[in-house]
Amino acid sequence: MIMSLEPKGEEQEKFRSNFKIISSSFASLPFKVPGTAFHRGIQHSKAADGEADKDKLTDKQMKDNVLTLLVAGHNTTTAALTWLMKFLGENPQVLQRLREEHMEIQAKGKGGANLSWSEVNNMPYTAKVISETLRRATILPWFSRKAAQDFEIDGYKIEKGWSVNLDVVSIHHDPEIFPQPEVFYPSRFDEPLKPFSFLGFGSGPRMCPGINLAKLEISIFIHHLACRYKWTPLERDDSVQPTLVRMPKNKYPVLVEPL
Ligand code: HEM
Repeated sequence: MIMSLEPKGEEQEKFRSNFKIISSSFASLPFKVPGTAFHRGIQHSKAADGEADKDKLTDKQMKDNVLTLLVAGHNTTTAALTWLMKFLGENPQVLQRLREEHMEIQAKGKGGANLSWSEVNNMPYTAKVISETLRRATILPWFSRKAAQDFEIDGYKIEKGWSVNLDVVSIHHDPEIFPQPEVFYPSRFDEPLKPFSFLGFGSGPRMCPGINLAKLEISIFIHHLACRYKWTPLERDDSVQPTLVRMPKNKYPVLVEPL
């Protein structure tokens, strides 16, 4: 996408280099201290600003919008695909069932390389695999809301205006809602869940606006992965990178081969 942006040349190079820095700051701890990746990200997002114009979206607004979408959509989707390959690699029965769904789509298809819109929207097991990946990995481990009024919860008093951080990893691993929470089991999404217990894309008016794009990208990736490739992990390491966007610490290197 960045490759095709106009204008070409120096301005595009500047944009691309700012994007790289801002995107890596998104996965860093939010310490606004000079020398940190987070601080560099803020400086470079200021550098990506343009001139104001009353009648239309300004360059600054356009760049802000594009950057927001790219930054918020880039590392999150990358992390989701990485976790997906790890969980599928560790759960061969799930991979087998997923592969059957996709082989069937391929067999019924018209032989073209591209999936149709109705095919992408008719992948019931894939949809559950995506949800289970996002539950188990919990790509964004926390996000916050501002209290609109004073309230009390479990004996704790919260005042209007306070920032309340949700510990989504704990919600996604609550054994009362998700029995055997460490197990990767997509069929747990067969039944409707208790409201607000699955927050892979958040919830409410600030829910992730990229949800449908992300699901589409991941479904297409799964289709080609399941129909054409097998892979073997090159390292065993279950640790998680302690950044805002959770990734396997070793980025899960694999050897990929044709099926
Ligand atoms: C698997 C991929 C993705 C995951 C797991 C993910 C997850 C999330 C979560 C949990 C939030 C916070 C929602 C809340 O506060 O309730 C969020 C916000 C957001 N996401 Fe995503 N996201 C993904 C992909 C994308 C994509 C592809 C885009 C755009 C192209 C995007 C754009 C945004 C934006 C702009 C926000 C901020 C919304 C706001 O504060 O109003 N995300 N995302």
